[in-house]
Amino acid sequence: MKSPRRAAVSILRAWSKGHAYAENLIERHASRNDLSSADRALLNAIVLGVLRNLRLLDHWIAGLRKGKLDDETRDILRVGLCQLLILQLPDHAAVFETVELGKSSVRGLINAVMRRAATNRKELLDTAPLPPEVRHSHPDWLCKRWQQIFGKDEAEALMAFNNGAAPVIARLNPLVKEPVSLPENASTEDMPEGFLRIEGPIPGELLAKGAIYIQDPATRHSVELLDPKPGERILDACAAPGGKAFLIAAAQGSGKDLVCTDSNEKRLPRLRDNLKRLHCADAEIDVHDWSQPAPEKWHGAFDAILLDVPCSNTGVFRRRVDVRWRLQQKDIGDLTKLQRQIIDNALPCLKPDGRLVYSTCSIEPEENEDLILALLAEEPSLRLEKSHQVLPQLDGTDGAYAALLKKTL
Ligand SMILES: C[S@@+](CC[C@H](N)C(=O)[O-])C[C@H]1O[C@@H](n2cnc3c(N)ncnc32)[C@H](O)[C@@H]1O
Repeated sequence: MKSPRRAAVSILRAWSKGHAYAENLIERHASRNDLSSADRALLNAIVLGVLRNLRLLDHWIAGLRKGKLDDETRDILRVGLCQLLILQLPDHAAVFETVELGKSSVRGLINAVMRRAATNRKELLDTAPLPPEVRHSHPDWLCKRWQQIFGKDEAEALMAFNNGAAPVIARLNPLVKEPVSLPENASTEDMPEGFLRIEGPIPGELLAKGAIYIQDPATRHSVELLDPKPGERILDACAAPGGKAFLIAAAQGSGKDLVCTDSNEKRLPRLRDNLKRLHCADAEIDVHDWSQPAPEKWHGAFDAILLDVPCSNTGVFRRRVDVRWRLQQKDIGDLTKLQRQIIDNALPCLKPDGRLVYSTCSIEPEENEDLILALLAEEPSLRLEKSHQVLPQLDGTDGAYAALLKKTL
């Protein structure tokens, strides 16, 4: 079995070549190799630490070693410097274990860089003179965009927030009627009603019996705006993996009037499993791509529709640490077109007087309020009732946007 440090290098190599998310690569490795919880925690900390601080680590490497580096040696140095300077692990372990990761031809180089870093730790860690996009490791285009939208100080606060550790927060399942005894590592202090903060291991038993679901408080606004009532027929159009679907079912008392769809067939088994575990297996599940017109059977069929659309995820960079490196500026325009198509195809499915909640975990105006304003200008049958924007740098949770629209004609 590979050491967590060697596994971290393999995962970073695989990540740089493919399209898999870092979290999935870590999960796959940890379950295939049956890692101990300590090794798993170290692997997680190293891989996420490297991806959160990629630009800063490369800035340090460039200062410590002149000349070219092959990709694998660069990844080994990223893993080594992350342990030494980000995770602040003891020097001897970080240096020795990192040197061991290299082939014999590069061990001298790795040793020299790691020792230089240990000697110059204080100067390296003084990142104040660096530009914010390097200090907080974000792409130039995103840093510039956020500076224009939020101003320099808020953009910097947002990037710093994105690099902080993400707390584990769970939602209690209101469909579980019997009292749940909370483990000692769960606390409701400073949490919105129904949420728990969990420190350390996630209580597997509560998860398995569907008493809790891991979910950030920012997710609650869209379902609160939708305000599902018992007996209403409701569509959750982009439903997988089911985090909001179970809240709709909880508000209705069961899943029997809920239709959940998703375009990605591969995500449906997880949606099905989650709904079963969360006590709402009676919801209907269908595959449908909402960039295409809705089937006739759904026209005028729903009292309320939730569109929790695919988005840039810029509100959740703290949890999805590698998305910032995958996302391209042009993706925002492409996503906006898809989001609008999804709305246009879902609208005919509302009953007269029906409600539609549009939601994203993006903080980009084009995907949120700009899109809704453009929609309202073209659709006189819709009225904006309420909207809610959550910004990580101001609210201290994941970012999210939700707008409640009412059909009036
Ligand atoms: C933000 S996630 C939904 C999260 C879900 N509502 C929850 O709370 O767990 C967006 C979902 O939209 C799905 N999706 C993407 N494009 C779609 C489309 N054209 N039609 C329907 N679903 C789509 C994705 O597969 C993904 O599962």
